[in-house]
Amino acid sequence: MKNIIQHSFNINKADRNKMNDHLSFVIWFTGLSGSGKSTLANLVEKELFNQNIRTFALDGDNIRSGINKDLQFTPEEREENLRRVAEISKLFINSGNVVIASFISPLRKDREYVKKIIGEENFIEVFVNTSLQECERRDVKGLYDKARKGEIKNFTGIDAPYEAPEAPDFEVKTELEDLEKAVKRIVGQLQKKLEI
Ligand SMILES: Nc1ncnc2c1ncn2[C@@H]1O[C@H](COP(=O)(O)OS(=O)(=O)O)[C@@H](OP(=O)(O)O)[C@H]1O
Ligand SMILES: Nc1ncnc2c1ncn2[C@@H]1O[C@H](COP(=O)(O)OP(=O)(O)O)[C@@H](O)[C@H]1O
Repeated sequence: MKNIIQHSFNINKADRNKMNDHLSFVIWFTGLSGSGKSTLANLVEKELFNQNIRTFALDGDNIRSGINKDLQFTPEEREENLRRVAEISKLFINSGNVVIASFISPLRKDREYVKKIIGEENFIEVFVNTSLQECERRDVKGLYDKARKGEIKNFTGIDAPYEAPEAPDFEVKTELEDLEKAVKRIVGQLQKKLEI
């Protein structure tokens, strides 16, 4: 960036990780609306928090009612939404936190972009795999009903695409796997990744 010269501060991510006695990275939950991203993210965060891990959760609905309230759901606005979330995640990672991020993030290219901003080594992808049929059946917020009636445009799964990850670090098939089991599996496998 022209005329911007970053200042190098003495205290960095490695210092904070050392002080906290664990590494910091993002656990990125992707999946359809109603797939179970927030539910799973919440339980994973609780488990980590109980292990004295510094965590911070970022969620689509929360971010979109604050810092990103200027953005809607066109492909360009989703990309900008996710770019900002990636930059915010990076700040939290550098502050020593394990970031628990749940965003539909429907396009592979946008998830790749997020990964590039955050750094591949700091990005753990969890695919919350729930069929569209089941998400529509749950329809907790009544959004699928509205989308089917044409009252919401660009709704993921209805008139906007969702591209499933090809090689996620974790995949949770919520219609098949018990929620508690999935949380245990994820948190169990994260232990090595947390070690300094
Ligand atoms: N058109 C459309 N498509 C998808 N979702 C919609 C839409 N309009 C509103 N909502 C609500 O916004 C939440 C998704 O926001 P995200 O920031 O995760 O979306 S994205 O990653 O930028 O695609 C999503 O939350 P979740 O259900 O928790 O996924 C919806 O509640
Ligand atoms: N593993 C699961 N099995 C069954 N129902 C689930 C599961 N995870 C979430 N749900 C239910 O699905 C609905 C949507 O979950 P939510 O976490 O809000 O999804 P998202 O954040 O992806 O929109 C909620 O009613 C929740 O109780």
